Formats: sequence, C-alpha cells, structure tokens
Amino acid sequence: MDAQITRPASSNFATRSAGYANEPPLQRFLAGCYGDFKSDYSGTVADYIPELKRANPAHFGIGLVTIDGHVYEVGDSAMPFTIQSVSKAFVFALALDLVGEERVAAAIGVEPSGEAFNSIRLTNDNRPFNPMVNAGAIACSGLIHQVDGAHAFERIREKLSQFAGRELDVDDAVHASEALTGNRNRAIAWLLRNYLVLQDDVDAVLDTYFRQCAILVTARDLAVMAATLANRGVNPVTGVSVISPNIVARTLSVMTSSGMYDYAGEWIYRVGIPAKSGVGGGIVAALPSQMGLGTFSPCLDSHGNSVRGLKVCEALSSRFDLHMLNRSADVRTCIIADYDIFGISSRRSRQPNEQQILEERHSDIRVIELVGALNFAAIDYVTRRLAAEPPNAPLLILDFRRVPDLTAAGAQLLGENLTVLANTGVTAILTGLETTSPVWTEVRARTAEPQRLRRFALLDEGIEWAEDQVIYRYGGFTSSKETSHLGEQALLADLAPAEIAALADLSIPRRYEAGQRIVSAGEPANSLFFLQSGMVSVKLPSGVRLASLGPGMEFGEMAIIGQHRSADVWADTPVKCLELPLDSFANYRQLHPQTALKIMRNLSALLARRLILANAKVDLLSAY
Ligand SMILES: NC(=O)CC[C@H](N)C(=O)O
Repeated sequence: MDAQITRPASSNFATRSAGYANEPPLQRFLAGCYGDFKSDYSGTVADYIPELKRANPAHFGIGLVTIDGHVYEVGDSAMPFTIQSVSKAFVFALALDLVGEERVAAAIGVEPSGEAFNSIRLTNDNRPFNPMVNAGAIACSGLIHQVDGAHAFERIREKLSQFAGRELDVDDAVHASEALTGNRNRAIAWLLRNYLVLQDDVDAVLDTYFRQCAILVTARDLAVMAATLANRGVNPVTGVSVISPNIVARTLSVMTSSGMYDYAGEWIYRVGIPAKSGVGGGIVAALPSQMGLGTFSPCLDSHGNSVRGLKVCEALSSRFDLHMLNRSADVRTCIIADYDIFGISSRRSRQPNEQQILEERHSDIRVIELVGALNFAAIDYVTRRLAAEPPNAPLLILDFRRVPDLTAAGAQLLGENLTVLANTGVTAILTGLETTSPVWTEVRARTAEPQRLRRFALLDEGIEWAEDQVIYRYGGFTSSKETSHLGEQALLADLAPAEIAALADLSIPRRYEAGQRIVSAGEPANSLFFLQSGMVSVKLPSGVRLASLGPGMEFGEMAIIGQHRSADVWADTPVKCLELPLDSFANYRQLHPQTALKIMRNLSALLARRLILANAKVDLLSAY
C-alpha cells in the first residue's frame, strides 16, 4: 500500500485545461481542500487488521464525478487502497438485485443501530440492524452466496467493477490478514448462523465478505461509483446501466440513515449527503442527480470515519449548500416555449387556399416545448398551465426533444391528463420521440384514448400533421395529384398569357419517380423548375427539411441569382414539372425586359416572404 504518489496534487489538472486559461472553480475548490487539510494528521490508521497498519498517513486523494461524467481529481486520487466497508453499500444493492426486496428484508433490517460498525448486537427479532454495519454486510454476502455459491465473490467483484467503470482487483495481503485475525466478524457470522440469517457454510460466507472488503479502489473509483448512485444507477462515465433506480433509492436510504455508523445522525444533520465510509480510509458520498464524491485518507476518527475525508465532505457541503434537503427547483423552467402556429408553420409550403385556412385557424394548434428531466412536480405544473391558459386548441403538440427522462409519476399525471383532454376532443401529438423511446412507451401505456394520441420523431412533422388536420377539417385540402397551370406559379404572377406561353415554349417537360433526387446541393445552378403536380422536399444534405412544395410552386429559382444549388430537392411523390434552362431564360430576358422585370419583382417578393417567416422563427427562439 506504499506505492508512490503518481501525480502531484497541484499540477495534475493545470496541464489538462483547454479553452479558457483558468480551471473550473470546483477544481480550484477541491485543490484548496487538499491544501487546507493535508497537514491534518489527527486520527489513527486502523490497526485491528494488521496489514492496514502499513497505510501511509500522508496519503490524501479526492475524486469528484459529475452527473455528466466529468472527473475532477486532486492529490492521491489514483492511489489504490482497500474498499472495506464502503463495499457494503454496493453489495447491498447487488443483494437486492439478486434475491429481491422481500428476502433481503427477511434477513436484514434497515434501522440505524446507533452502535459501532463491528457491534455484535442484533435486533429483537435477531436480524442485523442494517446492511451498513458488519453484521448486516455479512448477511448480504450470505444472501449472494446462497445464489452463487463459490462464485459469490466473483459476482461481487464484477458488480463493483461496473460501478467503478473498470476491472477491480483484490489486495491479497489485506485479505489474508483479515481472514487470519477477523475473529469478531467470525463471532458475528456464527451468531447469524445460529439464527439462520446465514444458511450456508460460515467460513465460505466470511471469506466472501473478507475478500470483498479487500477489493482495491482509488478515490477516483469511489467517485465514479458514487456518481453511478447519484445518476440513478447509470455509470455516467461508461454509460453502463449498473442497477435499477429503485434499488439505488433503497441503497441511498440506508447510506443516509446508517452509512457513517454511530456518526450517521450527526453526519446527515451537518453534511446532508448519503455516504458510506470504510476503515481503509475511503468515503463515498452520492448527491442524487448532481455528483459523486470519493475521498481517501487513512487516518480515522473514533467512529472509524476518515478524518480528512469528513472534512472535505463538510467543506464541500457547506461551501456550496449541498445538503440534500436544502433544494429548490423552479418547475416553471420545464416549459421553454408555448405558442400557437401563428407565423410558425411547418416547413411544408402550402397552397394559397390552405395557407389562408392556417392563418385563420392558427390557434387550433398549440405547441408546448418541454425541457429537462420531468418529474411529478414539473408535469403537475404543465397540466395546470394547460388547464389555466388558453388557447384550448383541439390539437396539442408536446415536444419532448429536450426531455431526457420522465419519471413514472410524471408519466402517470400526463397520461391521466391526456385521457381527460381526449374525452373533450383534444388530440395530443407528442414529438421529439422515437417509437422505442421509454418516455413514449410510458405515456402511451397510461393514456386511455390511444386514437387521440400521436407521435412523431420531429416537431416539424408533428406540426405538419396537425396542419393537415386543420386544413382537412375546414375543407381546403389540395390534392398533391392536382395539376397546376404555369399561370398559378408565384414567380409568374401578373404575367400575360402570351408571356407565359413563351416561357412554356422554352421549358422542357420532366417527370420524376417518388424518391428520386431532382437537384443536388453544390452542383451548378443552371435551370429553374415549375412544379405542376406531385410533392417535392427541399432538404439540406444533412437531411434537415427546409420546405415541402406542391403544385403551383417553383424550386431551384435561386439559380436566377446564385451560381450553385444550395440544397437537394427530392421527389416525395411522382412529380411532373417544367424545367426552364437559365441560358434560354437569359435570352428571353434580353428580348422581353418588361416581363423579366415582373419576374424579378415576384422573386423579390418570394424572398421577402421567406425572410419574414425566418424572422418570426428567430424571434420565437430568442424570446425563450
Ligand atoms: N468499517 C469497516 O470498514 C470494516 C470493514 C472490515 N473489513 C471489518 O469487517 O472489520
């Protein structure tokens, strides 16, 4: 355990920073803690396990891992030491996972004992008080042994490795040392055997327990493990789902009430972060939905908790107000935008009669864009806002593209609300969700009126579908199969029939199959197109749709003023159009300057309209 310090405390992060020259304030704070507490040699190194006596009291490492997987490290954060009792939290989680809540509860309580970690006292019904003291932890190892027998330890090592995000090893010397001297634990184990809390071979269970305590970790590992608990069971560094959120909640509960042994009450009062300590000098602390902390310093106080580790936790909690019960959240921030479609149509360009319907009925479609992980309180707010604020649009779009998670309670409230709305004729359109999205599955399962519930991957698709419903309802639908005459083209507005006929003569009739690319971004722009029937979509090479066009609309018209195509145009249906080569058009312009002027004026009007629409969208985006 006397390996060299691999990285000096003060410089391991300075070289890492990129971008702005200064390091993040939290890194500075942790480095400050290291500086402030490293000269504190109070407490003593655990010596009842002889091998632990060899720990170097100077060692001091801090790791902190954020919910998005960023790792802060200071001091001896890469120094290995034995996990000892810190393992208890994670092995408890594993036991719950393997044998289920009922069997765990039958064997082990969840009451704080108010006694030292190695207390031999059991509850009145002869169970260990909780899984965070030795008796309860040995009982947990026993439960896992009942399932896995000789492979119990390997199962534990694997699970802890997943929590840490790397393969963990064992310190054989510490294991052997405790196995040789751990008679008090042996006494506890035999007592548990007497009450049938342990049902397997006592020595085999004890060996599993001793070995699990001798697993080697670093402060960084502990921080990742804690962050996995803080992140509802998903390791934020590896992205691996290690344990279910339900089990995480139970594990954090016993850490809160008993993680720091007979200091647990004081700890939760002063620091307010679920934590677990071990006699190897480690502490894990997990602040739900924010971060995980891991500290290592071998000198322990009279409760068996690392002195410097306690100080780091206290300093961090008080400096940044991290007590878990001192929290505030403004649910109102979960709605980032709430609007009807006035001026904000989908990217599908509409025929004039369709456009007019949408302009009149814009308040029939309400869009609410949600943001952030949504819980019970946030969805309650959304449902109240729907009840209180007009418009009572028959088409309600809820956009989830910025929502990473919806709790079961949130899904329940939303499902109930959408059911009630459906019964009053409202169709809910959830956008930003793939078919496989758990949010979609959850909400759909809880909405009793599935025919009034729709889903689209993109908000734009949802708006387009809603627009179609409005247009259909008010009788204005123009079939994409309908054919338009050249005179209906906006670019040719106000041209006399003879002028239009002359242009038609210069054009080449074209037909395209559905799915065919008509124009490619980047190629020379040497013609423009008048769409006579069918639908086309203008898309960026990335696949983002800029517009969908129908009969009577032109595309590629930017060729008049630009050298290259700026986007792809795809046929969505079979398409019939007229292609007007630019060189023919150039000749025509020279011969008919007055007609050309009208066309240029129409082009300017088209571009102006597009700019007004784009401005409305920019305005909407910047308003939130
Ligand atoms: N508090 C602890 O870390 C105790 C663990 C140690 N292996 C023991 O059982 O005594």
